[in-house]
Amino acid sequence: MTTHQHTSHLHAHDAHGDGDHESIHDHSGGDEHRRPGGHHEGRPGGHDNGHGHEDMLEVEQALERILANFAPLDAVAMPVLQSLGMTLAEDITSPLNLPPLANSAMDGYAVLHADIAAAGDTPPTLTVISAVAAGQVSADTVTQGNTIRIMTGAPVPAGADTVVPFEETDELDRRRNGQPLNEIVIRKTLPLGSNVRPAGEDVSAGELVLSAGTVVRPAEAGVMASLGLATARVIRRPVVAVLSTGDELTQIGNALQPGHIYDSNSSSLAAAVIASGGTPRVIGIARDNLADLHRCIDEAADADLLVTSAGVSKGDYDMVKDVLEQRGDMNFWSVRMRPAKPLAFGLLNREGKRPLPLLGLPGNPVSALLAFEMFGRPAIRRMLGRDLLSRPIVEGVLTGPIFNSDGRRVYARVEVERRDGGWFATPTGPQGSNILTSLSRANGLAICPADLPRKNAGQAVKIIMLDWNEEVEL
Ligand SMILES: Nc1nc2c(c(=O)[nH]1)N[C@H]1C(S)=C(S)[C@@H](COP(=O)(O)OP(=O)(O)OC[C@H]3O[C@@H](n4cnc5c(N)ncnc54)[C@H](O)[C@@H]3O)O[C@H]1N2
Ligand code: MOO
Repeated sequence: MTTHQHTSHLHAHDAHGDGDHESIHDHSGGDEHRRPGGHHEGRPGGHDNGHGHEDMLEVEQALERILANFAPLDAVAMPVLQSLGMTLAEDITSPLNLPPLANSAMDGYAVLHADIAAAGDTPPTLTVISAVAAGQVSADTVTQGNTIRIMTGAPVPAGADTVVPFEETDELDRRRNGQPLNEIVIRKTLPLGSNVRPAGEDVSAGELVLSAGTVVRPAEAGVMASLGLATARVIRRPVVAVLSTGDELTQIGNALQPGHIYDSNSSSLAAAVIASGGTPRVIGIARDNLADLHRCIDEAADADLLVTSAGVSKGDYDMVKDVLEQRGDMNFWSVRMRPAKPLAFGLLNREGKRPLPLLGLPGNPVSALLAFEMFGRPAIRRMLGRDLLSRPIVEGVLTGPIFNSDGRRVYARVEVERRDGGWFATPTGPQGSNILTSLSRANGLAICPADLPRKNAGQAVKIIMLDWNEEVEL
């Protein structure tokens, strides 16, 4: 039983922004020692002055203990396009100048500035000696009285120091009048160097362009491609095995059996893994017997994380708990949150590899997804090499009440809207831990601190933003 990393001192890191009401100090009193195989359960439903909650972990404590087991994963070479959303594992320095050669920002005429300096008073007539298009390098040199017709992006020919756009010449008139373009009148003077993009203007050879830890977005994919890089070394995506447990579950796509419900946790959790940046491996449903549980856990043997749902509370059978405890060091916690109080975390032994972290979520569909949000997503982001592990939190106003019956921090499903310069959070309906549709209507979680029995309409509230609604008026 080595996985209880007892932390006597926690950073004053108010992950969920309600530190004004709650201490994040370890309420377990610092002398918590697991009984081998024992469970850590607070008195269910007890809202008392300490003792009933003495085994309960604060959300921050549970998160800290879990995250202590995760680090950024190893680097892999990825085609640039596939590295989107991944974290660079190494600094990228440029092998070349960008642009490689000075080039023209306009379609026009490459000239010597000295020839056009007085063009405003006496427009000079220059001899057009040749033309250069993007992708070509002119063999000619621009000398006094001469010019080379040049296209946008074409390297500026030797001798030239300025480009005059077509619009500032008589080219259009000549074309209209059927005159040849062997010479051209420059009608306007421009500052020296106008419309010439110097070599290395964007990036010089040897320069640090993207540093390790940068998350690849479309712009970074473009920057890497502009340096000629076809692959990027990025931190690989964690493989997250997803396992549902329960005899009452029917796999989607099959006829629902009497007394059964469909296994929704496999789908919601695998989707949450993808949305968090991981690669899910859906194992399916483990039935409540030892052989099936062992078989399913074996299937997760090469994953970076195993996420299970159900079987972590005080049920009639403790099969899941027994199997997990046989296979490694498991902790069964009660976390002071609603929904998702029961939580398991530990390390399962596996041959020839580091132990497999297991996050055991409660079975109720909202509890499972919410506990994943609070503990699974940060673990995945840590493995992905992300620094920012938590969601943005805004301060808003409640438009309906949130109730807190038993001294746990409540994460209420709300629809967040932006109105009159402020954020407004409206509870999306029944808040039972089985009511998944109210989570589906929510884009945020409004927090009622553990020590408040309710939050009323009109009160200020902290809101975890699950999704930023891009259509809200800012
Ligand atoms: N006597 C007590 N009973 C319960 C307590 C308690 O403290 N004392 N805690 C309650 C809380 S809170 C929760 S949350 C649940 C957690 O239970 P388990 O994690 O052990 O999960 P189950 O009991 O097996 O299932 C709960 C519920 O969720 C449904 N479920 C399970 N898996 C799935 C799935 N893959 N897809 C859809 N739905 C699923 C399952 O049918 C149950 O209805 O325990 C309370 N009980
Ligand atoms: O934690 Mo349970 O999730 O209250 O239903």
